[in-house]
Amino acid sequence: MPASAPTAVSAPGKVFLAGGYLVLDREYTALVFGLSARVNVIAQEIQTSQGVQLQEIVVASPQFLDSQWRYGYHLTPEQGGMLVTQLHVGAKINANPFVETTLSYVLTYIASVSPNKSALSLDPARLTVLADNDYYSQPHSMTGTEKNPTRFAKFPTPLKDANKTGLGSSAALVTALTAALLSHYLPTSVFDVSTEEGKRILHNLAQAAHCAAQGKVGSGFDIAAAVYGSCRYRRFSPSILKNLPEPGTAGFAPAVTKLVESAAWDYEISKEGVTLPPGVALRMCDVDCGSQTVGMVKKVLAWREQDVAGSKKIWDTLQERNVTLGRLLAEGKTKDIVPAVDAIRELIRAMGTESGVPIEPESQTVLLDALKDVEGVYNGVVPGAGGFDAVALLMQDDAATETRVKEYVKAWGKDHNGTVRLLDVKGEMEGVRREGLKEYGGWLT
Ligand SMILES: Nc1ncnc2c1ncn2[C@@H]1O[C@H](COP(=O)(O)OP(=O)(O)OP(=O)(O)O)[C@@H](O)[C@H]1O
Ligand SMILES: C[C@@](O)(CCOP(=O)(O)O)CC(=O)O
Repeated sequence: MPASAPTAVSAPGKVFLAGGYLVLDREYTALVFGLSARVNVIAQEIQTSQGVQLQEIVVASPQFLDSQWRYGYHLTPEQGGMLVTQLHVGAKINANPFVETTLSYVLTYIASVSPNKSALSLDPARLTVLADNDYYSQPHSMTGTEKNPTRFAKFPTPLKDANKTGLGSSAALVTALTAALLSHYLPTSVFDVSTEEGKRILHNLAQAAHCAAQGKVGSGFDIAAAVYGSCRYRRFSPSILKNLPEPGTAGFAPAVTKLVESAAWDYEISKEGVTLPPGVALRMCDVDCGSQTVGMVKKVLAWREQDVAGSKKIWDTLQERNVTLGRLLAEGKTKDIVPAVDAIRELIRAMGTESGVPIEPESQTVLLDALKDVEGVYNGVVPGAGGFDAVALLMQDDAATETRVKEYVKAWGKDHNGTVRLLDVKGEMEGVRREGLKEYGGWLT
């Protein structure tokens, strides 16, 4: 039988423009942007010689050294779903919990909903992961592809040693891998990523797998951005993920299938009015000028519990200011960006001072304020949980501004014993999507 055509899907990374921490509570929303940096996953059949039976799924990240993971899989008794076990490659075994957990969840779901029950022994497949370079901050060599010679770099390290820039690689990976598997194994009548129904299935399954793999339930904004792209996001109630059996244990298969279809998912995604004014770009800088603080989310939540009234006042006012910024951007009011973002940053710093957490640390305040004076830059924020490792900028979308910012941050890094680098990524509206294969020339085996 000839091999069916490979299936490629990509999902974007994320950046919070407004609403970090607040979004952990369903009372508040966040303004999240998808990014032009995408994780691509290409699914292909593995052709076996006649008479050879293989039950193997290979996931490979060929941009990195030694970054290939091989899994066997089989259906377990008592409806425990598809149990995935990693196979040794040589002497080493190098785990990738995000890949492994996603395979358990998604293969289990596929086995449950597949109209073709003989597919219960799923054919072997190879999944190739190609991530845009900005997800990682190592120096790299550009091997390139036919169509785009500077797209996927070769990094000189295994993935586990790669330095992440914090663009949400795990969420984009889990989303793209989930979508590629669903598209590869299921007919479009059951799963079609280009439809609203397909995105709902994908979101619910990817959200569950991502939470399980990271061992905690966050707000889920990163999976929301990977599926839907830029949006206003209200989180789901965490209780929906309670009491899910472990993969391979009794009842996992019906529980996952029921979870995907459940009417209890109460997240809200709105793309309406989420946009940037024409000529304005959302850009990111990777900052490497200090140490990362751990446990920030825990500390902020502890302060919230301890100062209920004071924290509520800050959160409510911040929510209003975040909504105002979203509205001003949608209305194209570029002149108002500077004061609107300043008003948000003021309260983020208040939150930091009150909770004792450097959400916008002093060094980032100085950097952001200095960048505001660079011609073409409106303002910027410390995105997400915050700290010392990144800033997001609203700036004019032209080459001259880009050059000025690049030069400015380079000099800034030198003066502050570190490195600050303007990444190539930009805020982008679109979420997950099917891709043609041209981009991947030279990477697929
Ligand atoms: N190219 C890739 N191929 C396979 N797995 C990947 C790839 N990139 C990331 N991953 C998976 O995602 C994990 C990194 O996820 P993690 O949540 O720590 O970072 P992140 O999502 O990039 O950053 P942040 O959550 O700060 O935005 C890796 O350990 C690996 O399991
Ligand atoms: C603090 C929080 O709101 C954002 C964390 O963002 P990031 O992973 O630091 O980009 C937590 C969450 O939303 O899960």
